[in-house]
Amino acid sequence: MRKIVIWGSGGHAREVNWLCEEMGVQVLGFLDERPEMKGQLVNEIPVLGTLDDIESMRHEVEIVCAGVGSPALKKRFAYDTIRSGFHIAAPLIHPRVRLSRRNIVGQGSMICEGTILTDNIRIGSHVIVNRSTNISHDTVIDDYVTIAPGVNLAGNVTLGEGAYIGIGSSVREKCRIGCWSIIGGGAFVKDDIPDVTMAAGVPAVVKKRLDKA
Ligand SMILES: CC(=O)SCCNC(=O)CCNC(=O)[C@H](O)C(C)(C)COP(=O)(O)OP(=O)(O)OC[C@H]1O[C@@H](n2cnc3c(N)ncnc32)[C@H](O)[C@@H]1OP(=O)(O)O
Repeated sequence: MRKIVIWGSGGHAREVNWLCEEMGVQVLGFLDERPEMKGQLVNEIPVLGTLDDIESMRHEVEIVCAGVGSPALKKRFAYDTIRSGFHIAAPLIHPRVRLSRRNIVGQGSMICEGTILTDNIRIGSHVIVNRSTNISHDTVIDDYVTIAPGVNLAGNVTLGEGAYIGIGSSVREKCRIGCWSIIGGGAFVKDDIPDVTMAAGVPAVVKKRLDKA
């Protein structure tokens, strides 16, 4: 049986735990860098500490780095996890997801309940596709992207590394969302959005440049 350890112990990590329950996959614990969290129980699952604390499990567990929504934090957890010699989890895909066999989903990514992915879609590593999302043909989603619940992506959309797509937003066909950019909840994106930029509204307009890639 697969044995999973999830980075994070907050709301999204608990939702990942529920996803694992729905899939019949065993979760051994959560990882959390805050010393005060070590030894606590979250939904009856122990917070184990950090990777150093689970050294002895290195060869038996799969680590989910996408137990947090922040793309930057996912990237840091993934680097630490790989550098420490742990295995990244195979994709977690809820049984009530519809996807064609011609789609590719990368390591450490998750696809939550009620999502539909049609044809020839490529999803990178450590991507979160949250509940009830529609992803259309030929879309490309790069590593560390987070898609909040209820997002609609039309055909041939590209989401650059680390993009965050806010709850209930939609992206028109052939648009590209730049790396580490954020789309506000409820937006309709009809033009390309540059890298490291926040855009929001209907139609979405650039609101500000962000500090960090
Ligand atoms: C299971 C879960 O819970 S998953 C989590 C789901 N949650 C989400 O998807 C959250 C989405 N987040 C948002 O929409 C946020 O508003 C963000 C991240 C886009 C912006 O947050 P901040 O950086 O704090 O933006 P800030 O408050 O500085 O706003 C900047 C401007 O954008 C506007 N703005 C911010 N968000 C939106 C939005 N969703 N739609 C329209 N305008 C927006 C603000 O009104 C402001 O406009 P102004 O400059 O004309 O006054």
